[in-house]
Amino acid sequence: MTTTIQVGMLGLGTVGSGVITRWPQAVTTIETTQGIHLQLTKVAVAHLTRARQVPLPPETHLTDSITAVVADPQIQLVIEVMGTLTTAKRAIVAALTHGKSVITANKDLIATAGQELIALARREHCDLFYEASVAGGIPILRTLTDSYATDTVQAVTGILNGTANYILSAMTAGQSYDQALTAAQRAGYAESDPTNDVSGLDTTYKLMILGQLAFGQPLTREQIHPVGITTVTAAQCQVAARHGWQLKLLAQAQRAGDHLYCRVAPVAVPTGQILSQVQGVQNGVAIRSQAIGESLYTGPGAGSTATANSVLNDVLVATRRLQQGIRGTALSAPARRLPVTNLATLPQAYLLFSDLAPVDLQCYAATNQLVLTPITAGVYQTDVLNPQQVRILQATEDLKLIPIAETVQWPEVTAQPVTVARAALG
Ligand SMILES: NC(=O)C1=CN([C@@H]2O[C@H](COP(=O)(O)OP(=O)(O)OC[C@H]3O[C@@H](n4cnc5c(N)ncnc54)[C@H](OP(=O)(O)O)[C@@H]3O)[C@@H](O)[C@H]2O)C=CC1
Ligand SMILES: N[C@@H](CC=O)C(=O)O
Repeated sequence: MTTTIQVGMLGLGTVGSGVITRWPQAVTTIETTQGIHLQLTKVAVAHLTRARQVPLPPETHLTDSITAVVADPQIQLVIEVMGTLTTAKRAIVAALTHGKSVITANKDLIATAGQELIALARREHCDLFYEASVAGGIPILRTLTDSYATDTVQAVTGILNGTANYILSAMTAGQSYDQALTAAQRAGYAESDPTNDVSGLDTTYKLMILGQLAFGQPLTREQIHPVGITTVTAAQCQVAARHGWQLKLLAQAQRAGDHLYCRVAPVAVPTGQILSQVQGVQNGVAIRSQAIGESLYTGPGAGSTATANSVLNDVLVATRRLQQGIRGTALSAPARRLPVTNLATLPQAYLLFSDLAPVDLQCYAATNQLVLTPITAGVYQTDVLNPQQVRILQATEDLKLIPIAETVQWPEVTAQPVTVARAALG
């Protein structure tokens, strides 16, 4: 016998439209494999009269009332793809409190209030899934929680923002920053306000979510202290590319001894390294773990269809669990909180872009005991710099430093390897 489950959705923008486009196929798959018929009965939007890109299924009612969706007793599953912090949190809390399972793509919310919402979901015996919140179309969260369950993750390095990677790739190919950002917005990659995309905050939120699942470790925005791409220029991208580096906005979290090191910043990645080849809206997540060693996951990090696919896969899992009566995944609390240090505090080499006259720079370098290898006019590779030298250089307006990947000098590790329980996706 086919059971019917009613679904409600909040938001019908880039991701919501993708969900609608892919809906018939997902419904057929779920019906065929699970004997469950999904009915999308209500979708809430902010502007009821706005023209929509996709026609809604005939049974779907469009509303501008979030409450009409999250408090509807017939709806068992709510998809939140509207974004925002306060409104979305209120809506998800209401949905969970009304006993509905929730699927969200909202990384800002999961990064900042995820643990609270997950605890609520557990108390209410509901599921809360958020695969689309990190790296758009790449199924990285479930891979981490399921496929690394018996492994120990040592390092996660990622290109996690499609917009920023699109801009850096386009600038390397000759476009201006503004042209590239406009194109990313038109393609639906950027947030409605793209500030977080380019400031590194969106990447930071995604690293916070990955950190929780990979290391069982809460990371804060302050610990990650993001540096964005707003001051990276097309000229810098192009000169770096001509001399063997791609500039990438990298998210890094790495365990060394009993410390966790993290950073979000533009990094010069040598062209031989695989993440340098991740271009445009593609994202890439490189994981190093005890058992598997190095592995890399790439795919579209933003965009309507790819992100909607992650949402719909969560719908499939949540539906199956509704049918089986298993909801409210138990989350294992972090077994241990490692001290967190920003990677920028470790000695490493940098690309130095200088607007100073060469003679002034030479004098400056001699005074501060810096070894600079010229790459081309106004561009140098530094020796490994200590944090004090970096601070001095960063205080000079005419100089820009971009760390070079894989040059970090790690502190000597004397502690025993640490095994940290990881949180399940729930
Ligand atoms: N775009 C992408 O590639 C990705 C986005 N995400 C995340 O998915 C979420 C949605 O993103 P995206 O689709 O791009 O956003 P859009 O800005 O394209 O769409 C937002 C939708 O939410 C609706 N909405 C906004 N406020 C309200 C409200 N108060 N009540 C009811 N509806 C509301 C809007 O209604 P209306 O249309 O009437 O204005 C709109 O349909 C965000 O959390 C984003 O960070 C995650 C991964 C990838
Ligand atoms: N704006 C985000 C969308 C996906 O999370 C991005 O560009 O990556």
